[in-house]
Amino acid sequence: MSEVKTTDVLIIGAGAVGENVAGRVTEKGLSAVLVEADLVGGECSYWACMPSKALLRPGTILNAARAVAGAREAITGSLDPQQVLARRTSFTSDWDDSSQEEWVASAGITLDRGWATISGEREVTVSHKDGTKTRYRATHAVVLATGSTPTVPPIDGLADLDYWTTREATSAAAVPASLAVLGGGVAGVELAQAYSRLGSEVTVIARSGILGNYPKEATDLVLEALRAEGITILTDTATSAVRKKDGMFLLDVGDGRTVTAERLLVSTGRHPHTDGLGLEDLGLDVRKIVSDATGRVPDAGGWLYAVGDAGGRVQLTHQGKYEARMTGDAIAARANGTLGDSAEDWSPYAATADDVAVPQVVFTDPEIAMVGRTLEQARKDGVNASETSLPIAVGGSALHGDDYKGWAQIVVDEDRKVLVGVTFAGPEVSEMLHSATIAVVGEVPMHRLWHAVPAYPTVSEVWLRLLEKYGM
Ligand SMILES: Cc1cc2nc3c(=O)[nH]c(=O)nc-3n(C[C@H](O)[C@H](O)[C@H](O)COP(=O)(O)OP(=O)(O)OC[C@H]3O[C@@H](n4cnc5c(N)ncnc54)[C@H](O)[C@@H]3O)c2cc1C
Ligand SMILES: NC(=O)c1ccc[n+]([C@@H]2O[C@H](COP(=O)([O-])OP(=O)(O)OC[C@H]3O[C@@H](n4cnc5c(N)ncnc54)[C@H](O)[C@@H]3O)[C@@H](O)[C@H]2O)c1
Repeated sequence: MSEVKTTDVLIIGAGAVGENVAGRVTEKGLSAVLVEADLVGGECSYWACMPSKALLRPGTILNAARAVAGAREAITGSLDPQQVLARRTSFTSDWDDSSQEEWVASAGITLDRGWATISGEREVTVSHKDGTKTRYRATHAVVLATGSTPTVPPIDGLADLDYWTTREATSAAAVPASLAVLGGGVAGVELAQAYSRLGSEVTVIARSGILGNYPKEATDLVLEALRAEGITILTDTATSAVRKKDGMFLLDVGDGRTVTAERLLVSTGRHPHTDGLGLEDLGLDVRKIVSDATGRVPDAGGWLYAVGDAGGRVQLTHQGKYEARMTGDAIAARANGTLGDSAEDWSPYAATADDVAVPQVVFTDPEIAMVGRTLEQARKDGVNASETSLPIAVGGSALHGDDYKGWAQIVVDEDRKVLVGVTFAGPEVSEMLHSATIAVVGEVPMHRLWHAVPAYPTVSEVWLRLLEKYGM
């Protein structure tokens, strides 16, 4: 390792977020080096969003057909697990990233495959598998887009066992006869339903409730559906120890009970992947990094950025890619002197929606789709908030499925008379979410929203019912 290579921007991590930062700064005329130690495309493409949704979709569509008389009678078989796994595999391109590598090259980005560490101010060293190292100096910015890693609880015996994380669960070659899922967050609940529908006997062990960030009426619909399908869900249940006997996992839970399963999925949250990068040497507390709205890491000299899961703000692909667009543009604007230290809210350089308008979907069947704040979050933020909610029961929902069960809620800032949060729960409600996101981000006044007429007969007519109930 002798010469130091120079680039305008160096991005560590070629997940969806790192790729987008690199693409954005390159489009603005800056040079970019993208460093990746594993697959270009990151977690979402190979071990998270895409394969998990591919595992869920066949069960959802089959259930949707079963919900409609006339179609129901045509269904004489059940899911074919091998075909479902094969379709999942095709969505991951069989864990081959050559097409993503081609995109990186076509965008004019330099890819360096290796493990990056920060070796000084604006300086990054990449260690390659063949033992060689390359040193870079970034003129304008170093961007951490290193993602997140699973947070594994300190449960007696767990660390020594061959449990699944979401990586193994999304890439499995076979469906286990039984699966215990530790953690009732969105990853655990989605994968619990996917595997249950593929034939596993599934037990979810949740320390408190399930899907704790969503309104209870919405999570109750999901809980009811999962239990009706035969998934055992133990809520308010602590796990004290785990061991293996005769190839089976034995989990000591709650009141002296033991849960037995062929596989154990630990999905108890994730934390930013910021340790082991040399950040400690810059005096940064790696577990506490939260970037600002432009993606810049506070108190780090102005050249260090962290975005996506690594940025400590939101752990969702679409939001990380949004941050990437803002950060890429902010870096380019700072490089040409048109942006100073801070950026105005809602400007092209500030990821303001991270704070007030994050859309998120739980892709179970039924789904939960939520944007912005719940009533509790809004009130905690000091908003004079009201809520209006009702079951989804309109012509469109009745047509969508016999016995359609859904729930919807709007949260309104009563001082400004604008929406600050919307939640839908029910079969395939995710496709309605963007209408709510636009209303929240656009701060559309309630009196104007009254003129947004939902087409008949669609499930969207629930908007009309909500506004009527609100008092319009
Ligand atoms: C099971 C599951 C399902 C999910 N489903 C959804 C969903 O449906 N929708 C959604 O919006 N979000 C979903 N998410 C969240 C989503 O996967 C993440 O928010 C997203 O992948 C974050 O992207 P990222 O680019 O920040 O990080 P990553 O995709 O993790 O990319 C980081 C990259 O950095 C590389 N890297 C790290 N350190 C170094 C280093 N020192 N040197 C070189 N390379 C390095 C890694 O190898 C990796 O490729 C899901 C998550 C899980 C676990
Ligand atoms: N559809 C989607 O967009 C989607 C799907 C999956 C994951 N994700 C993202 O990935 C991230 C990780 O997902 P996740 O579900 O692992 O995290 P999470 O933080 O959403 O949920 C983790 C859950 O595990 C519980 N838990 C923690 N320790 C436990 C213990 N010892 N025993 C039992 N339960 C315990 C927590 O109380 C929490 O309910 C999330 O931030 C999420 O946004 C998104």
